[in-house]
Amino acid sequence: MALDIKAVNLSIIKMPLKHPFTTHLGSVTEREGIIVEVEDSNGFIGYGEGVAFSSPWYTEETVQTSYHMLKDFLVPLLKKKGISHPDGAIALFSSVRRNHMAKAALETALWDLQAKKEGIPLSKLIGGTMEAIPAGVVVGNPNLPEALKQIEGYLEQGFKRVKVKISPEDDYQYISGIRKQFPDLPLMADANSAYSLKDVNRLKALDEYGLLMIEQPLGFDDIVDHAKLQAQIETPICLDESIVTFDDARKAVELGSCKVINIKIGRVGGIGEAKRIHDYCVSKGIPVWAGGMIEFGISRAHNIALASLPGFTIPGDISGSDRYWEQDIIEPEIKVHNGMIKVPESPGIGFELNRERLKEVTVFEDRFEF
Ligand SMILES: O=C(O)CCC(=O)c1ccccc1C(=O)O
Ligand SMILES: [Mg+2]
Repeated sequence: MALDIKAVNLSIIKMPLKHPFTTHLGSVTEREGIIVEVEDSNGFIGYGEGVAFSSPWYTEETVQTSYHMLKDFLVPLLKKKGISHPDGAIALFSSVRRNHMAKAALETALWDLQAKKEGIPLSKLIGGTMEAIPAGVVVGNPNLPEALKQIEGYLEQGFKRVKVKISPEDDYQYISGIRKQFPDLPLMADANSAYSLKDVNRLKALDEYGLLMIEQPLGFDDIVDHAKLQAQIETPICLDESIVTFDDARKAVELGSCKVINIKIGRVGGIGEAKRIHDYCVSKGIPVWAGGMIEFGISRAHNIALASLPGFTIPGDISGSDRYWEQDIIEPEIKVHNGMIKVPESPGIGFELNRERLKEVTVFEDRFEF
């Protein structure tokens, strides 16, 4: 039976982060996002979240370009053609090139709606098998003494893995400082494309720190140089920015550009594509983990459902609501217990919008009746 959609609601929200999140590309101090609500004729509401940033520093999309795509192309396509199941969203949106975060915002809402309609958790609908997932945290603080204190706090909370941001200006000193205090910590480093092949000796020298992996050391759209680099370093390379489609993942694995892939639902255009990449990686013995986008609770909830799939064998960038927010827009908030996050058992994503909080942080709202 087709999804009988009656309306789509889009809210642009804005919230300050508790603490700035810094990479070599700049600092995020305030987060905007788009909350999507898709309502059907039975009164079920599927929730999605657009995870593009206010400016195009991580990918080419922004909150405004995502909103434009949703309002002027994606929502009208859904209204005109309808959809029988969310796994048809990739085909429905195929006349729109890229704009993956905009597509994912709507597609994830359709998955939540479908799960609610079937009365099952989203994790079960997409093939999840885990009851709880391990939590990982990212430290975005270039000040070493402060970062050490933060890491200590996170370890007390039971986080299973810590990721830090590095660049050629700040790598050995930072990593060795962390290793001195935490010799056995499961630690990884994300470079967000700060290096080039000229830095191969620098990157080789990082091998001695026993990092779980190095994430996206080279160009944000490269898979060729990464293959050359992986052949010369011991530390496994994990790709983030350069994997935006299933075919990117296949080609990167075929070329030997990485040994691990970070899957972000927004970056790859939705849960359907994320699942395809997961299934392929499982078949090739490539571990995957769920990436983070400094997101609000809706996207975090979708990540939890995705990370319950069996190929997510490495703790991802999934922390609790309180990692970035004084108060999240969902209830209950997402909590980490002994380093684990419970996968909800109630229908859909298993979290409700906190309407009062949503209203407080909404800066713009629009509704499309079908
Ligand atoms: O959501 C988080 O906890 C942070 C994850 C993170 O590192 C990140 C946050 C925003 C944009 C890009 C990245 C990244 O993984 O490169
Ligand atoms: Mg990354």
